[in-house]
Amino acid sequence: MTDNTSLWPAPLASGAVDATVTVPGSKSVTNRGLVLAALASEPGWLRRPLRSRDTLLMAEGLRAMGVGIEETVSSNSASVPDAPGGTGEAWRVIPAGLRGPATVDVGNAGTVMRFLPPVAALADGPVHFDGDKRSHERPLHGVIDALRLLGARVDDGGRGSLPLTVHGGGSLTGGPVEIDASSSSQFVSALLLSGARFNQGVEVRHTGGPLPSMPHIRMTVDMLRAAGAQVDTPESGGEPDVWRVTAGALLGRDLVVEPDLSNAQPFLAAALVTGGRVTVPDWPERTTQPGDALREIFTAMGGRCELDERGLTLTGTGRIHGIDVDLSEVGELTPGIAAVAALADSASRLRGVAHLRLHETDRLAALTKEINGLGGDVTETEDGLVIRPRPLRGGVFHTYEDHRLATAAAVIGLVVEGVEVENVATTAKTLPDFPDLWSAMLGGGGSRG
Ligand SMILES: O=C(O)C1=C[C@@H](OP(=O)(O)O)[C@@H](O)[C@H](O)C1
Ligand SMILES: C=C(OP(=O)(O)O)C(=O)O
Repeated sequence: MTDNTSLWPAPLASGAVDATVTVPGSKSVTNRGLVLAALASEPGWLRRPLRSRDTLLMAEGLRAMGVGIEETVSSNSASVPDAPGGTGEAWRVIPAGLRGPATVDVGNAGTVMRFLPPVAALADGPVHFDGDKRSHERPLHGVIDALRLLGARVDDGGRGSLPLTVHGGGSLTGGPVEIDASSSSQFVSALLLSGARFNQGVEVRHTGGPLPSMPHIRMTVDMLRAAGAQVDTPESGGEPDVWRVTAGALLGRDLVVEPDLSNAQPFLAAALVTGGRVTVPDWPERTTQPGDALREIFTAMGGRCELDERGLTLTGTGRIHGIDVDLSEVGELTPGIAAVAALADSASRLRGVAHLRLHETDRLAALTKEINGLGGDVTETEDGLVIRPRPLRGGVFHTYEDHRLATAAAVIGLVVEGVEVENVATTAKTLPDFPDLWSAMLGGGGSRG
């Protein structure tokens, strides 16, 4: 059991940080890779997968439905080929007839609670889903309603949320469906990821307010295409807000998972707020990850970014500027940007992120309360935050079981003495090694060389 009340004294930087930090694999790529590999018609590999609470829950959920997932540390043996660039962890995924009865623990992973019910609809028996208390409050109606319209039987006790049981019938009719995905892009991704395995494929039409996190939908589409699926999108000449996946077999892939660019954020922010320099190796030249937007955002906030063969290097200039920015496409970056904004030389306005109220915690309320608790001046707006920097003081920063609240607090703690982060272990959701990576960055363990 995690001790939710333990306090981690956030280390104060003794000067400008100068480090190279190797960031583990992307949560979003790993969990899509697992689902697509499980639905493929042949075995596949995931190399350098993220090993964290969210991805282990995804693997366990798929295993519960009969999928084989072997976790190996690669060697030079022929049976476990090396990941490019050296040895590393590799997961072998062996698809199988999906089965029920099964039970899936979703924890508080949006990807697991949304991506797996459509997979379960293909199983040959009931699959029960439940998770952390917070998972009961996160929106799931888009997936539940869509699955019913596509031919599945879902028993959610009329709640429109977890816990629920999908009564898999071995196959799903599929076809066209309309959903309101304004509360989470993951509704769209979830239906598309399994759509190639529905008898009639799937056509998802979003009706409703603006759709958040578009890069994550592009990630879904790119990964489906790489697995051989035919996908029609608004960008490929289709109608706005309509995505179509044609029924067909998916290929087993050999996928190397990119570093998690959203988890790179606190380390890059460390360079920015201490006027130092941090390099993140293996930063992809092209990617659908929203974290790539940090190059632009942190440049506007005063950093200098250079992408070359060493990776992405962010150099702080000693000055941090406020920013007025719409973060609807990259909502998961908001806590880290808010932390930097609280230390800037001018006010910031973060817009387009009302849906963050339904993330791991109500992130807008939590950031407001905790930064203000250190003496800050943050106000919530209808769709975001206004942050007016003020001198901050030490104190306890509560994290509400939200990994990104914990890493945001660590960034503030670099330059504000006496910040204590409650339950830093909650970073295990996507970055279990965070405290060690952070100390290594500061202590020379992550230094250049
Ligand atoms: O599909 C994904 O991998 C994700 C989509 C986004 O969800 P929302 O659209 O619900 O914000 C993002 O915030 C989340 O961290 C990961
Ligand atoms: C919103 C997030 O996660 P989830 O996949 O649980 O939605 C996140 O990681 O910032």
